[in-house]
Amino acid sequence: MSISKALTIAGSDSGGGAGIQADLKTFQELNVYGMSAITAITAQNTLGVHGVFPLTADAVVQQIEAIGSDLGADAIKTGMLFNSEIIEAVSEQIKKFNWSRVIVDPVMIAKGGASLLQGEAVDAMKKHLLPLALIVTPNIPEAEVLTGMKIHNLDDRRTAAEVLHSLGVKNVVIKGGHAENENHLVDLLYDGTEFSYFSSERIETKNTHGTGCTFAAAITAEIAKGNTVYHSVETAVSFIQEAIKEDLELGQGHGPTNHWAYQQKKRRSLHVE
Ligand SMILES: Nc1ncnc2c1ncn2[C@@H]1O[C@H](COP(=O)(O)OP(=O)(O)OP(=O)(O)O)[C@@H](O)[C@H]1O
Ligand SMILES: Cc1ncc(CO)c(N)n1
Repeated sequence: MSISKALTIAGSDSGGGAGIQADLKTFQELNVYGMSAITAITAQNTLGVHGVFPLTADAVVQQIEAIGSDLGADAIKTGMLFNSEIIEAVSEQIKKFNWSRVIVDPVMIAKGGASLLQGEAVDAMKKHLLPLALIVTPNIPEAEVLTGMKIHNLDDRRTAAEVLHSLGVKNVVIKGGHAENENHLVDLLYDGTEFSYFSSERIETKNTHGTGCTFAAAITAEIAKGNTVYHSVETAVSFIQEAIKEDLELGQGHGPTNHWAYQQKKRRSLHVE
């Protein structure tokens, strides 16, 4: 049996809702074999990040080499990279293994405000990693940091997407979770020529821990299977919507989403027909 494989290069969330854990659960649910290279360990739960313990760039490189030299990967996702040494080392590995299906989730700040990327690392991300990316998936505050512009409306978001594209990223997805006063959330995709809009109803819940990681991981899984960028984003939007709708009500703070929900819904609809 041949199976598609995806590698996530990201931080560990001990609470299991974001980071490496969210990525591997999402890969599994979308029938993709998941592998990981951990960049940092966080002591984290639904209430916040209580400690951050970055690994050395060498430890990250050795994990990636172990995978690249043996199993290989059909798509790569990056999440929390923490500092410029790790970003540069990861970028070198991507070039070394000639990986072109690279999805960069430019993780910067956790929901409670803890920093997951040092300020000095933003330039390294723009210079070394973004030019290697097939897709970048910033939320609105991340897009503001990467472009240096303020984003107030959809017009600003389109401009920000064009600026990010000019840095060498082939496709830009600016997520709508942080847009205020909107009953509808719009995730915007720009491929360098056309804009596409994925609209969803805003779900009222405090359980949105790891939505960004899960969304980018779902895109990565679909890309690993050889799907188009448009199809992969479309599937990821459905995946995250079901995961938020059927939240698990775990923990005392911002709980995780439900990584089983998308497949459960698919199975239910097959049963009815
Ligand atoms: N309350 C909500 N209702 C419906 N969809 C949501 C909601 N919040 C986020 N989403 C969706 O979840 C995905 C992730 O968006 P968001 O902008 O929240 O990412 P993020 O800020 O990177 O997440 P994280 O908090 O994990 O860092 C997007 O597809 C977005 O539209
Ligand atoms: C390890 C890790 N990566 C990413 C995020 C962003 O949701 C988080 N909270 N923790």
